[in-house]
Amino acid sequence: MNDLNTLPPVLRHLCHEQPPTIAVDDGGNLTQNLDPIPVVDLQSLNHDKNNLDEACKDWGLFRLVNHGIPPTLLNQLHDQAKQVFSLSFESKRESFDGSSVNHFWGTPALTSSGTGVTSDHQKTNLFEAFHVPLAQLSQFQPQLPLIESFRVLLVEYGNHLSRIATTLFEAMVKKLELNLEPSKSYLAKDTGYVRVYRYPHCSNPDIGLGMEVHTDSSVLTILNQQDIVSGLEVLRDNQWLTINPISNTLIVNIGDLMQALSDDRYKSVVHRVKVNREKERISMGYFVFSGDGVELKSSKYKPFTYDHFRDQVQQDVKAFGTKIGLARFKRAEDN
Ligand SMILES: O=C(O)CCC(=O)C(=O)O
Ligand SMILES: [Fe+2]
Repeated sequence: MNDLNTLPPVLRHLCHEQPPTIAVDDGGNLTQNLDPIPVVDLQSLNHDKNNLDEACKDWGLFRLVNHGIPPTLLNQLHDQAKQVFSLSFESKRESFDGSSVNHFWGTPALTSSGTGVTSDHQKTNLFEAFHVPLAQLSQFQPQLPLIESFRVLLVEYGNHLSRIATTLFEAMVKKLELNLEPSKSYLAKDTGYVRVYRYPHCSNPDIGLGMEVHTDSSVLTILNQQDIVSGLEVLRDNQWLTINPISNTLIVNIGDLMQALSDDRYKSVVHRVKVNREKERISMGYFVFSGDGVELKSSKYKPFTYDHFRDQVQQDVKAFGTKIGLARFKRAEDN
């Protein structure tokens, strides 16, 4: 049950929605048990037979196993995230107000100062979340013991994520034979942030999306779906495919910056999140970007920095209600 007073006011209507009278085909279910997505083993990236390169080219996403994050840490993170979300809305507002962690909802686009980017054209995304810049987590001093112990877990989790992202990125750069300038940081540890999401359930799945259709602006995204509740879908051959939660595995997405760096050989995968009819869903995404002022050069796109890219995304969300993304930076000869 979504507890009304724990939800941001704009999401409280979800609790009162009646199920539609006509059964809805919610796609994805047919493929539920097949799970065709490629699996990459972090421990054997250097073996010839590992399919990292094919997965990034063909899917833009894979399931990562043998990642070295202890299952107990993943379970504790999930349990504590659930408890933090179960606090009353007011107490969450108070606990994070003025801190480096942002409590936000309804729109995935945030400015660098943490305010939501909204537009008259945009539909509310049906989630509540915490935006956690990992480099600033040590300065966050929560009053509530529950939030303090969650912070400690996030610090430990963040160290694992940055290790995994670096290992994967280095393997990708090798496979792509990219000549990156060694003095520049194309995957900057201090840009990494985690977003902890709660998607309330709603008996009427026609009400809207948990998160709108999009690609990630990151170099890489690492998603943790420790919860058994599904919701994430990727667009593949014009069909939405459910990415099943399988405990102790992670989902890695190629983001827009990696697509540009790879000259479009790797694909920034199109995805969305559906709301579940019966249960709320908790997920956590780690997003990592290139360093401040580092220009990404490629044959397909005009050179741009991540700051420039993010500003453009925000302008587009304000003006059109949606991100346009890499298409904005395409070189003229490729249009
Ligand atoms: O919650 C999820 O499964 C995905 C979230 C997502 O796509 C995002 O934050 O960009
Ligand atoms: Fe995403």
